Amino acid sequence: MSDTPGATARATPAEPWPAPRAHEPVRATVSLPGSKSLTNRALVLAALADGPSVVRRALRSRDTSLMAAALTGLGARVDTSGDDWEVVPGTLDRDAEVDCGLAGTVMRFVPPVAGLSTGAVAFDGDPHMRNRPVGPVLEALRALGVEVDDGGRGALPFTVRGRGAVPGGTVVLDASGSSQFVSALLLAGARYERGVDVRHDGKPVPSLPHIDMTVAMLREQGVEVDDDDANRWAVAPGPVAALDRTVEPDLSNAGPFLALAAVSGGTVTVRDWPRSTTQAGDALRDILTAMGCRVSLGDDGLEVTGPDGGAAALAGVDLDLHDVGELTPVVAALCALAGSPSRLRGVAHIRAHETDRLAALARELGTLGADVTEDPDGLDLRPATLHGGVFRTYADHRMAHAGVVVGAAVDGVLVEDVATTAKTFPDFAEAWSRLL
Ligand SMILES: O=C(O)C1=C[C@@H](OP(=O)(O)O)[C@@H](O)[C@H](O)C1
Ligand SMILES: C=C(OP(=O)(O)O)C(=O)O
Repeated sequence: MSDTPGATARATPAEPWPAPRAHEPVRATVSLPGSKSLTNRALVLAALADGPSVVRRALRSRDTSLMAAALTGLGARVDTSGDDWEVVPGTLDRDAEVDCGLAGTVMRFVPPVAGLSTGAVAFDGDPHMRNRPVGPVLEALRALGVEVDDGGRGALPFTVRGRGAVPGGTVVLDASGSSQFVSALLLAGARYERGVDVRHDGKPVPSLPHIDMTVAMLREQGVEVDDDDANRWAVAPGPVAALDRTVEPDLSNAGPFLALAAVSGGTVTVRDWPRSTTQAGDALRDILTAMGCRVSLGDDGLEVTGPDGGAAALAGVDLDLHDVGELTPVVAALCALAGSPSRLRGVAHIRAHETDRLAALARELGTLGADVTEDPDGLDLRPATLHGGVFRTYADHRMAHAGVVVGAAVDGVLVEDVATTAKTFPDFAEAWSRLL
């Protein structure tokens, strides 16, 4: 599956990248690319909508290119040539191959759309993607009336054989592994004959703000969603109105840039930070405040000023990151540099993200001299003097973010495969270097 646009972004990794060091307090204002989560939801909804849509300031990255390619393969027309992507829904009537790359949103959100097709849609992805969980979505689709052939694996590769319509109805699943299981069914559910009524049964669902994002975006397109009860989301059958939406900057990807202010004792402003948002990254405001930064949201954007004295003047934190697990790598990097101990909790599920993030963070921060212990559901970090060395990234964009944050504060950090950041941020290394 190397003929999709996204696949070309995963060339052979180059030499480890010498992460630029912040010798002075960094003072900068940055404009960041759009949100992956908002872009990929908008593309799915647009492909299911009742007319042509435009997704303005769409994120152009590996994950979103893969989503555009997947929906095109199914029969939609997605024009990604400009900054504003145009989507024309089409008849979903052809056999297709979907490359999920390492994008959870493609592997989980596209199969429920494929269920509406009359074609056989075959899914596969990067080698590690075969380890990431998707079984509960496939089981749920079967319960809702869709044929899925996964060879009993509950994982990639699998084929969805739709019949052009999905009966839908009530389904019970365990979404403790990923909120994306729920979002996936809700996004396509309005187009099912009886809609979809999703009930979660299991340990708490992580990343709930991402389900709130799904619900909010469905409602904006006129879809009726009942989320009054905990662990239950019901989508009524009906049309999805065409979209004209501008994508907010990716607030989770703002993490390393704001962290640069924190570790250098400087000031970084991220332009166009929304006053109100469903993005999980908005939690960075509280997290950085708790670590001793000054944070203010104004007309120019979000301004963060790190404490005088830089990284060692940061306060350690005791945080439950269950709702915002994708922030863990950058927060862990800050905690490794902080002047007092930290405990990060509630994120066992991020072991199934792009890599086992808890193991990877413990190993790589530890290699650079951090005093870190891996817990079943988090990390314990105590103050230590870090040193240079190679920080491995395991094809995980957010591991690269953690590596460059440490590298800004410590001499001689080399980040392996910094190009992996292309998953959600085009030209990250260039944008980062411009500030240092
Ligand atoms: O729906 C989404 O856009 C996402 C949901 C979350 O996944 P999990 O619930 O698997 O943590 C998040 O971590 C991921 O980066 C994006
Ligand atoms: C978990 C993440 O991605 P995905 O959408 O592939 O699950 C992430 O971006 O941190």
